[in-house]
Amino acid sequence: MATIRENPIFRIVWQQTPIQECGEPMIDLSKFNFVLDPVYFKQGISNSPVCFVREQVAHKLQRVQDNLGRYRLKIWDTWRPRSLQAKLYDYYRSKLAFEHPDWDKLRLDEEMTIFVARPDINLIPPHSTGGAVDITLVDQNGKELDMGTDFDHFGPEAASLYFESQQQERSAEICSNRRLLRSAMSAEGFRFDEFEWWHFDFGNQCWAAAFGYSFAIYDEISEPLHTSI
Ligand SMILES: C[C@@H](N)C(=O)N[C@H](C)C(=O)O
Ligand SMILES: [Zn+2]
Repeated sequence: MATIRENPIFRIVWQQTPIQECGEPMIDLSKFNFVLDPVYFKQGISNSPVCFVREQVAHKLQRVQDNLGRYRLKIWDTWRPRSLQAKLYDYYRSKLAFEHPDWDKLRLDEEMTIFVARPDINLIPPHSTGGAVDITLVDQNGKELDMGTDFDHFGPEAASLYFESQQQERSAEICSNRRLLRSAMSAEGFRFDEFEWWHFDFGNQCWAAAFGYSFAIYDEISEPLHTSI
């Protein structure tokens, strides 16, 4: 796997972006007609299959899906408590260490920083706000569109614009599918992630920093207690 570099300035900026929590409740996505595929629950990493997001995020996703017409959104992951973020971080760190026995601690840390938000106490993982989603598109038969990599493929090919500069046989189709997802999500105000084509943010610090807003509207939520229907 070739190393790709995260812009360290952006990382510092988003992590320091102020938050003015708007108090929006969480909502269970099973009340909508998305295709739910809670991957981390199926893998035994999470102990809950329920997909929670902030209310506005859910309605935005609904509009994205409505506007897509013949495609539906498949949702792999949404809100994560910090404890799950920590489990996920450890799981992937061990996996990367096993696959790359030649990598030292520094290299492992660098690669991990790109693909999984650190669960450190002084950072707020984007998914822990209810404002981040990991998604893809499926056709009428429930078949996933070709996005060039699997979910959580931690390599350069996962970068949102990677295939824009490739001349492979499938590149044009992959670019078109990724563009469709990105433009549909952008139209609803989501921020796409540079390194993971499946990850989108709304309302959290990444979103605010990327769009130059002076504050984020979603803080960390430890339990989705105040849910809405
Ligand atoms: C682990 C992956 N699906 C993901 O969501 N990564 C981002 C960077 C995150 O952990 O917030
Ligand atoms: Zn994500």
